[in-house]
Amino acid sequence: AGRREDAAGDAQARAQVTEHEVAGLLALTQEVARYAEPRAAEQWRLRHAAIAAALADDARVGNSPALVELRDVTQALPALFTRLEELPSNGDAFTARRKEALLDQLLTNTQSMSDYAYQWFQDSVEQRRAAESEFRWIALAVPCVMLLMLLASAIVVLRRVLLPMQRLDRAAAAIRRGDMTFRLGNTTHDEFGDLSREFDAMTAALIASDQQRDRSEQQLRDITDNLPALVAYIDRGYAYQFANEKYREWLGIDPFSMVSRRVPEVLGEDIFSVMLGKMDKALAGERVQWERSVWRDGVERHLLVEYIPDVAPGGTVRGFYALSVDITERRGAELEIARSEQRMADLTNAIPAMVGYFDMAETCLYANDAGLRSLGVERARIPGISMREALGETVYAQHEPYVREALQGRRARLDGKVEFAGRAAHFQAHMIPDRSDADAQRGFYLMTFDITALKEAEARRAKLEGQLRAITDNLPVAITYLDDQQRYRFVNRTGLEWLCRPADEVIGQRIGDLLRPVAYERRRENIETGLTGKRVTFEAESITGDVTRILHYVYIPDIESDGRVAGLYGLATDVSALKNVEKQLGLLVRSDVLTGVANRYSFNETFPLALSRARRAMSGLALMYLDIDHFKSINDTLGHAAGDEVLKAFAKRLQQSVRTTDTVARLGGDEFVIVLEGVNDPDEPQIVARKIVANVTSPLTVEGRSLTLTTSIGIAFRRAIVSADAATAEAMIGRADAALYAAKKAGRNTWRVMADDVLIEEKGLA
Ligand SMILES: Nc1nc2c(ncn2[C@@H]2O[C@H](COP(=O)(O)OP(=O)(O)OP(=O)(O)O)[C@@H](O)[C@H]2O)c(=O)[nH]1
Repeated sequence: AGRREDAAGDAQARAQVTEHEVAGLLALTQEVARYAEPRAAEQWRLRHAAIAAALADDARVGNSPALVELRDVTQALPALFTRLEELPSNGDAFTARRKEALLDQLLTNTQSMSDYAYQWFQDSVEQRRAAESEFRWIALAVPCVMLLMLLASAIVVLRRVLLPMQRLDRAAAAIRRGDMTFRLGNTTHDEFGDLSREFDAMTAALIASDQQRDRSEQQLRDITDNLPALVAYIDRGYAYQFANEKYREWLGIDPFSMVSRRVPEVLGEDIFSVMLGKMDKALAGERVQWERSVWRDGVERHLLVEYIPDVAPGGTVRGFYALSVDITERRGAELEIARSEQRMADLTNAIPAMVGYFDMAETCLYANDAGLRSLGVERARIPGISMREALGETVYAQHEPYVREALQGRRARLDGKVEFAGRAAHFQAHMIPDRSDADAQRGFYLMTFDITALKEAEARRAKLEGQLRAITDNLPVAITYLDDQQRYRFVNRTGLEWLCRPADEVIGQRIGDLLRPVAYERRRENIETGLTGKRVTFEAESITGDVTRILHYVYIPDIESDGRVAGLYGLATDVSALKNVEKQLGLLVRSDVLTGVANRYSFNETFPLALSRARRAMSGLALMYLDIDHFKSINDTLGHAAGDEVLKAFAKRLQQSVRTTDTVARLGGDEFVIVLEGVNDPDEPQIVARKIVANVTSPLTVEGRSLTLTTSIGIAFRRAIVSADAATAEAMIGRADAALYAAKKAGRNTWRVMADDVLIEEKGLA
């Protein structure tokens, strides 16, 4: 319609132009008719040609009836004009009339052209109006139609698209809610029908997939819940997507409540700030391991945490798996191993030895500080350096046979010597095989002691011991050492001589097995006392063969620094000679020089002892006091020397008159006492007195002269001895003296008894 309207407009414009041109042609025609000028004719022809050319194009000017007429008239006009021009200008009347007629015809025809042009213009105006009207109508109708079409489309869309879309939306919402049972159920055979079926199939697949996922998750849970580890999955937003049951067990956190919650929410900001850097590393695709500790049941537990990135096929990290394994026990064991290794290092470093451990290939796996120092090996080379390399060829050659022993599971000991810093160094190397529990040989320990100092000390000690032994062997003292088991560990030469045995029969033997039982018994108590740590001094008799010795023993306990008695040193000195001298001196001190019987000093010693014995035995006791009658006259007549002889003879007769157990003592001058023990009746001493009196009176020859001696005897008798003190002794002596006085008074050569303060006369023996 638009194009038509444009064409109508265009035609109208052309018609108007043509009308104007035709009007011009009419004016020219009139001018030609009036003036018959060639220039006017020329112009007429030019204008006519232009009009004809303009009308020739149908496409541009159209094909209205007026135009057809106009075109016809226009085409016929040049012939008429030519005929007019062909007529002579100053012809006859016929010609003039013909010319006039032709002019009229030309004018008429030109007028017709003008009319037709006008008509064409009018027609074109009309056509244009009609085209405009059509265009306007169409312009109105098209939106209406389009609106209607839109409306119709909307209805169709509503019916076919929106309602299914709404159902689809509801279905999607249901799925979002987790309701997978919603079905679209659209059976139409169109796109929505296909979509619905696809959708329903998809939800069914989702349900199946969900069930599969639930089964997988359950399986995952079953596995992870039974793992001795915290297992979780954390997404890029630091939110848990999965956590196993151990979170509840170990940390008291419900694993289901953790899902979709962020780490700081679950574990707290503090630990999150620690974890963040590590989580970011895991999210950058790096596998991360770290340790942290948690408190569980009031006990600190160590966890080894590992983040394993979850990398999508495209390479992006979707999240990471977090595994936390309780390594408290392992850590404890590791610590214990580390501690025991440290202890071993401390221990091996503390002992004054080079300690090393070698495997079956003789590769050093461990060496203590002293070992490294002495070999001049850097610690960085352990483990790895071979024994040959560490020791050097010369020293290794010494070790090699022993190493072979150790590698075959036998202990080996090497006492070796090396030149070190220009002097001989002694060492003792112990190779101790290392067996596993399964009894497989794994290697061996090498423990090397620098025994140079020990060797030197040993040499010094041996020298010193030699010197000491030379001294002790030449001492007249038996020197022994008994250990705590009473075994001889050292005996000097004198000791061996007294034992009458060689050293190899003595050393290591128990003293109880070597001595006679009696001799051992005498020493046993002292040895035992010595072994309790007390110094003991005693004397004992020692009989070797036919030699009897009195030995003075000193046992000196050997007390170690911890107070333990390791044994005792015994020093035995032969005091036999001394004892003899002592005995002689004792005899001298206690015996009367002239007569050889006990003297007053001895009597004073022995009498109280006799009293004690009587008291203990609850027996009686008698003390005789004797005096030679008229001894002064013997001295006076025969001289003092003869008097001495008489005293000797008298003493001898007294001793012969009593038992050897009865003590005869000279108190001084011609006064003697005799102590009779075990007498319970006053008659018993009288029997002895009678015998004495009888013996004394036997004839005696002194210096060629025969003498008859008599004696007077005073006897003190006590049936019961109550107290055995000096006063009692004095009292007894006093009573005996009183009884002697009574005997003297009674005429001498007799006796009197003072029995328990009662003086008893001699019983008819005088
Ligand atoms: N030969 C000698 N005479 C001694 C010794 N000690 C003392 N006498 C003497 O012995 C005498 C002792 O005498 P008395 O006992 O007093 O008197 P007695 O003559 O024995 O008279 P009665 O005892 O009364 O019978 C004194 O003359 C002393 O000098 C001695 O060791 N040797």
